[in-house]
Parts: sequence; C-alpha cells; structure tokens
Amino acid sequence: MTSRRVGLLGGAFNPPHDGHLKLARLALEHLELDELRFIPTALSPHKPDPGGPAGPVRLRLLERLLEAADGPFRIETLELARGGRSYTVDTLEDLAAREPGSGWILIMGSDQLPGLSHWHRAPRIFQLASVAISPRPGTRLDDLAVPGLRPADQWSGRPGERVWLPPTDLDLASTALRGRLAADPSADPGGLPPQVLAAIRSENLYR
Ligand SMILES: Nc1ncnc2c1ncn2[C@@H]1O[C@H](COP(=O)(O)OP(=O)(O)OP(=O)(O)O)[C@@H](O)[C@H]1O
Ligand SMILES: O=C(O)c1ccc[n+]([C@@H]2O[C@H](COP(=O)([O-])O)[C@@H](O)[C@H]2O)c1
Repeated sequence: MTSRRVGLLGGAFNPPHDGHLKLARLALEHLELDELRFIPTALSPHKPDPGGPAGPVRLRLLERLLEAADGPFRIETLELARGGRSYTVDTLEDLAAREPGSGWILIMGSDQLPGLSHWHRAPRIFQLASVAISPRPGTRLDDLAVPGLRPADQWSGRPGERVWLPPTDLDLASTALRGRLAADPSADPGGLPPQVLAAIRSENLYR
C-alpha cells in the first residue's frame, strides 16, 4: 500500500466549470483521496490550440473555481512551468521523482478513454498511475468496454488499475461554454460558479 493517495485532474480548463468541480468531488469521495490536484495544461497534446486565454489566465480562473470549494484541492502548475505540449507521462515522471511513495490516480471523463492507449508513452503511464473514469453525460458505463474496470472504492492504490467513478450528470463542456459566452456576453451561460463568471467578465474573455 502507498502512504498517500493523490488524484490528478488534468485539463485545459478553458474555462473551468461545475463539471470539473463535481468530478473532483466524486473522486475525492469514492477514491478516499488524501489530496486532489488540478493540473492546467500548457498545450493540450491532442487538441489544436483553441487560442484564447493563455496559461496564466486559465490558472487565475481555476483559482476562482476552487476559492469556494471545500476540500483538499490544490492546483499543480508544473505543466504550465514546463511549457510546450503537456504530456501526462512527463508530468507523472516529474511528480514520482519529486514525491516518491505517493499513489497517483488520473481522474478523467470518459471522452478521454478512446484515445488513452495512444497517449505519449502510454505503457509508462500505467506503470506510474492508475485511472479513474467517470462517464460523461450520454455515455453508459457498459459502452466503455474497459477490461477489468472496477468500482472506485475497490482501488488498491497500485499503478495500472482502472476504476470507474459515478457520472457527474452535468452536461457541461468548456467548448460549449465558450460558444455561449461569445454569443451573448451579458447572459449567464450556466455551469460556471459566480466568481468564475465574474472573472471572465472583468478580464473580457471569450468574446
Ligand atoms: N461535465 C463533465 N463531466 C465529467 N467529466 C468532465 C466534465 N467536463 C470535463 N470533464 C473532464 O475533465 C477533464 C478536463 O476537461 P477539459 O479541461 O478538457 O474540459 P472539457 O469541458 O472537456 O473541455 P472541451 O469542451 O474543450 O473538451 C477531462 O478528463 C474531461 O473529460
Ligand atoms: O499525454 C498525452 O499524450 C495526452 C494526450 C491527450 C490528453 N492528455 C491529457 O489529458 C488531459 C485532458 O486533455 P484535454 O486535451 O481534454 O484538455 C490533460 O491533462 C492532457 O495533458 C494527455
């Protein structure tokens, strides 16, 4: 058994929304994590650069998201500091070297699953971490067809395991929110905590 269980929730967070927070809370509860770290990417490896807010701005929005969130949530800025494409394997190697003895679990929505085995140096990822998957709205757990997938509360802390988390049941995505914010900057697009929406407005983002 590892001494410390740390969940890692990576993303562009462009912008961060209630779906991210709900996913983090579900992970914390069901995996009995000691800590959950949000990791904003510098550049998401498989997405064309959507333009818009640079890393430091997305970081400020993430700080707003977590302002009112109760729990052992932290923001890990190592990908922003490293710059370039944010390969998860590099992040895990850096973390494992810095903090030996921790058990790492990647927290993700099921939209990541089809591409996961093609991630950069994927076999190494599964030597260093396990994965917890929450079905995105419209996806059924049965459709995920992941061999050996077990409920989150059965995670042993060993790398390589894959477990499922309950769905967030929040049909929210950053892309759709950016579209709604651009279409009507004065309307509340829904799915953003008030302090995140206020920061978006005061910084004139997504117009
Ligand atoms: N509503 C949600 N329910 C469950 N998981 C989510 C939800 N929104 C995002 N996630 C997960 O959070 C992680 C980070 O997501 P990301 O920053 O790419 O946001 P996104 O809303 O999926 O953005 P985009 O629309 O640009 O793809 C990913 O693993 C993603 O699957
Ligand atoms: O390492 C990879 O090859 C890789 C490929 C695609 C996505 N990821 C990670 O998955 C997380 C969500 O990515 P995205 O593109 O949906 O913002 C983020 O932490 C990325 O670094 C990682």
